[in-house]
Amino acid sequence: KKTRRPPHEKPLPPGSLGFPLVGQSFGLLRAMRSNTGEQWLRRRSNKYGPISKLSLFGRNTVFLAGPGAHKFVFTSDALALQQPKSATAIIGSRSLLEMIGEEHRRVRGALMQFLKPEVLRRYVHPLTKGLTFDLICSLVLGLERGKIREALVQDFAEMLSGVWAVPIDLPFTKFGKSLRARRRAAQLISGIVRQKKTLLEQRKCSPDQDLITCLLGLGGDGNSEPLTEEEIVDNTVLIMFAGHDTSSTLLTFIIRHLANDPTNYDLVLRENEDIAKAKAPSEALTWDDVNKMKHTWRLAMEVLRTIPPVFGNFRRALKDIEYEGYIIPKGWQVLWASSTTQMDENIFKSPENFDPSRFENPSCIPPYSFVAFGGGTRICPGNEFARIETLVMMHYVVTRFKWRLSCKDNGFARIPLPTPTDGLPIDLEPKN
Ligand code: HEM
Repeated sequence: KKTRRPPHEKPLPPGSLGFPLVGQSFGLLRAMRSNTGEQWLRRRSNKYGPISKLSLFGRNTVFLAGPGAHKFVFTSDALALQQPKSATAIIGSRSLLEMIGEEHRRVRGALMQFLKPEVLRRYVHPLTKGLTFDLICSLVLGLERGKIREALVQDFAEMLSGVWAVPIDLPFTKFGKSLRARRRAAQLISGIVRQKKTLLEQRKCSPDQDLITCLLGLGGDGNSEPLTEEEIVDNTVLIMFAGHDTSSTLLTFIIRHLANDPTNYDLVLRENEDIAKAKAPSEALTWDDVNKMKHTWRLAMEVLRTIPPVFGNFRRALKDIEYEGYIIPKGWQVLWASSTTQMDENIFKSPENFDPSRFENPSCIPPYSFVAFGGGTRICPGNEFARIETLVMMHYVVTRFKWRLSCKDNGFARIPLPTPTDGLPIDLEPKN
């Protein structure tokens, strides 16, 4: 429906809203599945410029491209995070993603408290024990390997597959299956929250034991209310959700890249062998060791630049906003996408070339251009966690194994995270 605006007001951005309801959703989703989402967006900016309107997932949307746009999206108070309806139903309506202002700052503060480097230091050794889901399970729930953890792995995989799906809740739809998985996972987590609450009341565990005890200890001090059980469950689901698939995607694509890039493989191997040589065979890595892995992290950053796990995300305009000569009406959603700066040749020279040395001098990278972890008030609070788990994992992978890809198809689709077409089978051989 066309909105008439008074003549003195700025115009809406250029572009078409497409067909009612579906708009351009299928076009974008199809492009993401065939891994051409980036080109799809580039065609839009070539046609309409860096600000254009379209309709995605049933909502009027403004797509913004470039570092200035990223700065605006990441810092403006007039924008709230906007999740597709399917994602809110699956992650929960009381997670940090749904909060704004003071409430967002408070709950984010509690999560950051838990993810800060001093706390992470304690986990460098356990980090070596398992893969990302195991890690997040131990950290967030204090849950070791076993039946409950296995059930959760399945449920989270099913939940993820419905996050960017058409939100129709029927027994056979992707979304319906995801919602049922969400209910099972939430029930399991609620049980764990209640157990921990009792243990805390009996002083049999400490508030800084894991994320749940940390959230249970928040508020109730006269200044602020304690979090409700729903808020604790939804934020636990969020952290487990945001914290394992993103990192495992990064690790997957590092392993895929190193298999085909002997020069960078040798640099990474040498750096990690030097660290390993200075230690006894079973001695755990220290914080200092992790900070020595400079080339390994630059390589991971270049993987994050070229194949960002998070394609982009949405905001919602809380009021009419004037931006760069256009109006973004209240209630419209705003889309930002990492490729608009990370693959821009004016910012990253020859952006198609894989070159970790771009990150040797971070001050040469203009602000709001490398945005794999977002920016501003909602910058990923797990970025340090992701850095450490990636480096620790890569250290053991390169020093202890050799591998080569055993698949012909090296392609991937975005559903919505980058997913190798054949699951990326590799031949893995222990060294010595
Ligand atoms: C390579 C790994 C990761 C990548 C690429 C990544 C990327 C991102 C990005 C781009 C955002 C911002 C979204 C936006 O502004 O629209 C974000 C937010 C978030 N991430 Fe991560 N992330 C990673 C790992 C993690 C980990 C390990 C955790 C937790 C342990 C985590 C927890 C979160 C949370 C809770 C938010 C929401 C913050 C807020 O709204 O204030 N992420 N992440």
